[in-house]
This record gives sequence, structure tokens and C-alpha cells, in this order.
Amino acid sequence: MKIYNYQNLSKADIQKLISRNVDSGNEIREKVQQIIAEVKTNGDAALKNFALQFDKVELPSLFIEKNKIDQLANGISEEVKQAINVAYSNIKKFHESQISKEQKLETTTGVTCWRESRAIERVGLYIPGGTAVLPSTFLMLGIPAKIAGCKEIVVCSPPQKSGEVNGYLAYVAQLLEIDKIYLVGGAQAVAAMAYGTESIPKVDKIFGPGNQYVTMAKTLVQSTTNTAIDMPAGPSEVLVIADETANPVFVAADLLAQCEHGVDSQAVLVSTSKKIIDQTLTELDKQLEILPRKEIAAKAIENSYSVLVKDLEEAMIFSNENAPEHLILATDSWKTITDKIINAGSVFAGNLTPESAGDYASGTNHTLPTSAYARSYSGVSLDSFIKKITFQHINEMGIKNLGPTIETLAEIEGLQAHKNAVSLRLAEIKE
Ligand SMILES: NC(=O)c1ccc[n+]([C@@H]2O[C@H](COP(=O)([O-])OP(=O)(O)OC[C@H]3O[C@@H](n4cnc5c(N)ncnc54)[C@H](O)[C@@H]3O)[C@@H](O)[C@H]2O)c1
Ligand SMILES: N[C@H](CO)Cc1c[nH]c[nH+]1
Ligand SMILES: [Zn+2]
Repeated sequence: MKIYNYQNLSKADIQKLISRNVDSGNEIREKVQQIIAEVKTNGDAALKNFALQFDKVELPSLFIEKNKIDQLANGISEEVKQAINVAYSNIKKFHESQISKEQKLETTTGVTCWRESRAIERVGLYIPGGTAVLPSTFLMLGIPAKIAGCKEIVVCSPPQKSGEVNGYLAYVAQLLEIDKIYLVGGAQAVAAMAYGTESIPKVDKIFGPGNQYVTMAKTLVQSTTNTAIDMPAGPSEVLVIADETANPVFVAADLLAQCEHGVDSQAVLVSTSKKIIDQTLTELDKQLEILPRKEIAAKAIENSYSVLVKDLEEAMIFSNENAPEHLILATDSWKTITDKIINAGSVFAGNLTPESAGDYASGTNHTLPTSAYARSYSGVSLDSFIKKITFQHINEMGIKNLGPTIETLAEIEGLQAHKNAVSLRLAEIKE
């Protein structure tokens, strides 16, 4: 892992360092465009062909239903069920706490404005399953969708070699009372949910993380269909800010946790202490050696780097530029810097707070913006599954009070019909 000294970095160097997963040759875009076009034209048949091509599975059916889900879920151990139940309960508590009702407001006497929430009716959840199947993602997307009250929840996940999903995903489906899972992965799953096929219903919004193909597909379909997306949530990344109070063993473990997701993941260590950087790098090599996903993590470490800074303030400046998906504050002084955080998907504060807690079970959502999109996007929450509709009611006093203002503004915009809509009411009231 390369070490940079912040003092020696030019603005251009920093921009280069913080850019990640850029499809500069447009290779991913072009491939995904072809996949989308194929699904649009050939529907289910294309999905079966892609399952064969990418997942190496011949699928007699593109989905499994309740009987099969129950059978697969029954095959998992009580211990795992218990762990999933704890995660389910914490995620549910945290997302239920996001339910809110806004007050009605009288902006001018007789003019009342308010907002009401409505669930997005048809949502599509993408559960990654390429290099690792992620039942935790099913919890992270399914729980807020259920709390919001979405009417139709379409779930897609790549078929496993068995031609099914694994028992852990099936158990989560049971908990969420979801009776169907589509065995479709990658860009083709996103295309299917955006355009609809013979088997897969078109949805209003697609949620979920995925590799660069999935993320590109989401970005493309949101500009070519009326299907929205949660955010670009691509290859996992982490930035750790560590001072001399950090524990290099924990820091190395946190860096590797995101690196093991995929070869295109990235881990960044920003430290005020050269000693901590050196100790972390030594520890990184040690821990990497015994990881089952060593090859994947080692590749991701090639995309990773560390930066030596003069103090925590400088560390925060770099971190805000980077806008990481996950930001770990490996310092006992974390309380002194939280208000300086401007861009981050999710923050893990203090030396005993591993990022894995948020990945699985503390309650916060792990579906988060990557590739610096944390500058403008929030992670998934209950709000992601809800639209807020504005309402207004104007009574006689209200139209008398506000009418002349509207008439003047309509007049300066040269929109006579707008003005008439007020004037005719005012005239009627006077009569
Ligand atoms: N940002 C977040 O919130 C978040 C959360 C969890 C996971 N992730 C990320 O999700 C990703 C999951 O990736 P994954 O690959 O394991 O699973 P995935 O489900 O995203 O992708 C697997 C699918 O990709 C398609 N695919 C594979 N190779 C292809 C190729 N050469 N051309 C076209 N399509 C191809 C196949 O259809 C396959 O089914 C990881 O990068 C992980 O870091 C991100
Ligand atoms: N770290 C991932 C988000 O980038 C989420 C995840 C799922 N399972 C383990 N981790
Ligand atoms: Zn993770």
C-alpha cells in the first residue's frame, strides 16, 4: 500500500487519488448497454441466456416461490436464525424511528400547507450474489420497504450453482413475508425491473448495491425509463482516520473488511502518525495471509493507499474531499471532529466501533453511496421508500390575502390564465 504525505500532494494529485471506479474506456457502459437492449427485446429468454453465460446455471424457472423458500430456510441452523433475528430487530427499530409526521402550517391567514407521506408502490430490491451472497442486504432493503408499506416488492438475486438461492436469503424472505425471489443477477436484473419482462414486473424504483455492472445499469435505466434508483452503490470502500490512540490491529482488520468485498473495493488510511501507518501495514500483511478471500482482498489493496497528515483537522479535509462510503474515526478524540464531517455515507466513531457492525447488525443501513457520491446522496433509509406529497387548502380569507400577490407575480411572468384563476375567484367572493 503506497504512503503519501499530504503536504506534498498538489490539488491534481488529490483529485487523482480520490477518483475511483471510473469507466474511462466506456467498456462497462457499452457492455451494460448491450445487456439492457437484449433484455428489453427478448425478456425472459435473455435473462435465461445471461444466467447461463455469467452465472453458469441453466434455469428451468426464473423464480422460486413460497414452498421452495420455506424448504431452503428450514435447512439453516438455529444459531444463524438467531443472529439474523437480532440483526432484523435492530435494523427494524432504527428504521421505525425514522417514521415522522409533519405539522400543517398556515403560511398566510387562511392558507394552509402540509406534506403527507405515501409509500412508493412497486419497488425492486437487488440482492448481490456474485462473489458473496449478502442476506444482510436483503434485511437492509426489505425492512424499510415493509415499514414504508410498499405494495409490491420484487426481489432479484443471482442464481447460485444449485439454480436456487441459499437458505440464508430464503430465511430473510420468510421473515419479511416475501413469497417470491427472482433468480436474476447483474445488469440484466436491473434492466428486467426497469422495463419488465414476461415474468418480472416493472417497478417504480430500484434499490440495492452491486458490482460495477449493476451500478452502471442502475445509472443508465434511470435516465432512459421512469424507474428511479436509490443511488449509485457500487464497490465497497472505507476511509479510516487514525491518530496515535488507534489500534493498528483493529485498523488493519477494518481496511481488510471492505477489501474482501471485491477486487475493485478500496481502503484508505489517513493518519496523523507514521508509526500507526507502519504498524497497520505490517498488521495488514499478517491478517491478509490468513483470509479465505486473500486473493480478492490483495487485489483491492493494490487500489488502496495511506496518507500522512499533520493533524485530525487535515485528515478531515482529505476525508471530505474523498467522500467515502464508510468513514471510521479510529481515535479517542472522535467527538472533536464529528461536526467537521461534510461528506460520508456512514460514520463509525471510536476505536471499538467496527464498520462490520453497520454492515450487519447495529441498526443503520449498509446500502450507501460509493465513488464520492456521498457528496450528494444519503444512504438508504425509510425515506428512500417514501414520496412526500404536498397539499394546500385555501379558504375565503386566504384567497383574499394571497390572491393579489399571485396576480402580480402571474402578470410579471406574462401568464394571464394563471392570473385569471385567482381573479375569477376573488370576483366570485365579492359578489
Ligand atoms: N455500496 C454498498 O452499499 C454495497 C453494499 C454491499 C455490497 N456492495 C458491493 O456490491 C458488489 C457485489 O458484487 P458481486 O460481483 O459480488 O455481486 P453482484 O450481484 O453485484 O454481481 C453479480 C452479477 O454480475 C454479473 N457479472 C459478473 N461478471 C460480469 C461480466 N464480466 N459482464 C457482465 N456482467 C457480469 C453477473 O450477472 C452476476 O450475476 C461488491 O462490489 C460489493 O463491494 C456495495
Ligand atoms: N460493506 C458492504 C457495504 O459496502 C455491506 C456488507 C454486506 N455484507 C458485508 N458487508
Ligand atoms: Zn462489508
